[in-house]
Amino acid sequence: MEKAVEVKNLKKYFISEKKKLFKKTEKKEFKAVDDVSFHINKGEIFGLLGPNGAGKTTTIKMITGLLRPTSGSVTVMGKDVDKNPMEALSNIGTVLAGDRSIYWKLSARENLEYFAALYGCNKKEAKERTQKVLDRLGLSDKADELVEKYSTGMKQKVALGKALIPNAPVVLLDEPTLGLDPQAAINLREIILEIKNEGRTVLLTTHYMEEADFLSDRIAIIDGGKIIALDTPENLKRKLNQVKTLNVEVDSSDKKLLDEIKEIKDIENVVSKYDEAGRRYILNIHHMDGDVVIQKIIDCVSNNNKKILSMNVKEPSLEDVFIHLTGKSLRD
Ligand SMILES: Nc1ncnc2c1ncn2[C@@H]1O[C@H](COP(=O)(O)OP(=O)(O)OP(=O)(O)O)[C@@H](O)[C@H]1O
Repeated sequence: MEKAVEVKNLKKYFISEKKKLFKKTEKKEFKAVDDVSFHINKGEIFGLLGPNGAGKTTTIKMITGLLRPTSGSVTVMGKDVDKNPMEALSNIGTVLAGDRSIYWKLSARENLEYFAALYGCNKKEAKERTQKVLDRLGLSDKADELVEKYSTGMKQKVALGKALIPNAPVVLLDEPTLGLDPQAAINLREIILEIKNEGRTVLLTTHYMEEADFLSDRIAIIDGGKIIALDTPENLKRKLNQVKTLNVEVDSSDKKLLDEIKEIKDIENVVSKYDEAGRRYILNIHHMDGDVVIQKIIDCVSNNNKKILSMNVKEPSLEDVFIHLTGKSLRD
């Protein structure tokens, strides 16, 4: 299969300096991206999934040439981003998370025509491309209204439009649905699938499990600057199948309870989440097969003077894969 993007041993280390009273400045190295390698096949949607601070945006910035890697290489459609930036980057359209480059005092049409001009289109071509993108995004009706009057979802569509204007074979989307209401997020995901159906390649970063699961052909899970798993969503979930996932709802939870559950033989991981609506705690427990384990969990909860409100065995989700691999919940 042909590769649209290839990332090899990519590293980005940031150096921070701390001034110490009467002492020399202390330098500290922070590994934001730490030896990351992956490739994206032509025509696939590749999801880069990870919690806040995992290194997703830093990776995207290195792919788009906005940030120079400490070491490692990136090629886009066979061209090296460092050695051959013009050719490599002409193949990419990008939306960065919280993109501020959309002008709110201009209309969507004016914004997109402006970006088309920046990409070297003449006036006629800029108008044509803009109209095409506006139609595709369902923005044509309000194309001449100022962006400041748009909803968040519509503003995000204009940002996506900016990534589509270059008509590039590779589209990088950094948290494209962040902050959108559920319906607007669904609409945007449909558009992302359409982009794929045109034969384009999409790299998507997200910290929404369902989004990565729904859209991606393959997913890389990144945590602490390292890729800890990379596979199709189905295979990632299949790998978890020998481990059972149990959700136990309890009326209260604390560190002592979690520590004691973790001590039970055959327990792999426990994560506790507070369900505000139901005013209860949900313990997400991964364990190896066996009824004895369940009985021990029940005993442990009751010995801690807490009450079990419900218990159910779950099909593994991508979130379970993440908890299993990292020992923490994605939204921690
Ligand atoms: N210019 C910088 N200087 C120092 N540290 C930085 C810099 N840019 C990013 N970092 C750090 O690198 C780590 C990775 O950041 P990055 O923005 O890539 O994460 P992310 O996975 O995109 O997270 P989020 O979902 O919160 O955007 C973070 O801990 C961040 O604080």
